[in-house]
Amino acid sequence: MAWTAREAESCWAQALQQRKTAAPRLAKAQLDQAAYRRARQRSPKPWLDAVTGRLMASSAVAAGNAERAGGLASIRQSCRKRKGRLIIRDDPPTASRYIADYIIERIKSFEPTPENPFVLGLPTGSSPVLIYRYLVEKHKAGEISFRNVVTFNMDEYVGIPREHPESYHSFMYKHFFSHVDIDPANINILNGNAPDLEAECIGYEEKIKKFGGIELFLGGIGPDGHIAFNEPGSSLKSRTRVKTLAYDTILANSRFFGNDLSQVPRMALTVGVQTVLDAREVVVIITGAHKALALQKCIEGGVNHMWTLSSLQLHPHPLIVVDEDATLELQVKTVKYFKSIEMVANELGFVQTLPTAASTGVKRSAIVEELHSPKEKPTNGFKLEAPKPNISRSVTPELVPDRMASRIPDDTTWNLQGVENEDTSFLRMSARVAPLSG
Ligand SMILES: O=P(O)(O)OC[C@H]1O[C@](O)(CO)[C@@H](O)[C@@H]1O
Repeated sequence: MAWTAREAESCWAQALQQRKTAAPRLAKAQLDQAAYRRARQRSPKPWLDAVTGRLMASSAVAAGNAERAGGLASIRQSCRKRKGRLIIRDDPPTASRYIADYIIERIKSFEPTPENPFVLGLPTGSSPVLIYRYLVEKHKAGEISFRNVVTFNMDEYVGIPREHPESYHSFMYKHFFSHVDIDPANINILNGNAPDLEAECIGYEEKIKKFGGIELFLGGIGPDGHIAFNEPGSSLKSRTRVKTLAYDTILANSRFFGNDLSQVPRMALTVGVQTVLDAREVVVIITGAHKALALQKCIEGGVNHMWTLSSLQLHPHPLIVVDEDATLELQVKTVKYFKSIEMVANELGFVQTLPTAASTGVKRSAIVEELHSPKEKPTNGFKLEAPKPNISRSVTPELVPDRMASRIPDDTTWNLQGVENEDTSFLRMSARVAPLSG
């Protein structure tokens, strides 16, 4: 996440270049310079150094150089270039709203078409529920369409029917897909009952590549810092595969299965850490004190496969949005620093700037490199299959692609009024873990 002196210098060089070429922007920049000077007086460099050390200092050097060279327009440009952002909001509703607004802005500015859709990676879990609600609300208000959006979900349990209320298929239709105008053909969710699970995973990676990669991957994390189902110890180079769930995750998810550990699937299909890192932008929501340690490890610790979210430090454009509770284990100076970034950006008018194609990488029409996943089947004839689901009722037919809207009556009140006060704690991971007896 930090800028090196070399990067700051190259930023200056770029600003100098921009000065030559961006005369019209310069006029606007000059107007903004007074505001910028005021902001700098309020945030003198020694204070920044004390709080944040090299990162902010080098940003300040870059900013100062850019100011000399070309004015605020150049600074704005530079600040968009590369950054890891931590946005802190008071509570889950405001954190969720921030992300929903951000996703909407990204989709709109992308101007997707059927030929060039916006490719969005999506999570399940309780953390994104409010984000989906806000997206649905905005859709119903006519502010955003998902018609030209293609989605890839992060994961799915192995061995439970898709129609099971706790399958991630059911989750996604219940909370999102049934309420928006997405084309069912554009929805991609791993099939945890595929006859050949490895082939399913390889096919998923290939499909992502066919769509030119994921533009924005939204993610949630487990209390142990896992992203998607990349449990502690997962390879940071991993791709979509079958994963055995950690005991902590089974314990946490047992709440959805009547607190019966034996009912929680023991395996899942999940995108890999590298699949997430390949996305041009990664946005993660983390809320609640029970995830504070994970956030601390991932932000203040080193890159570590025991806290797989920490791999985001290697991503050029991550955005982590948290509530105050999730910051409880962070150092005060870390919290102050990230808040100061937003404050300064706010004052200078480049808060929530969208990344440029140059910073996230340009979408390719299709990525054609061969995957490194083995295509040859093992010669011992072993094939990884989902265990047959143990269901006493008749087998549910295959899902037929439809808008799914008919499955949930439209009178479902997606009115979000009062949702900020709604008690969503029952949905939270912490609430899923039974209290220790005695
Ligand atoms: O948001 P919650 O309910 O804490 O759940 C997070 C879980 O959901 C997941 O996103 C599973 O897809 C995991 O990252 C994590 O296990």
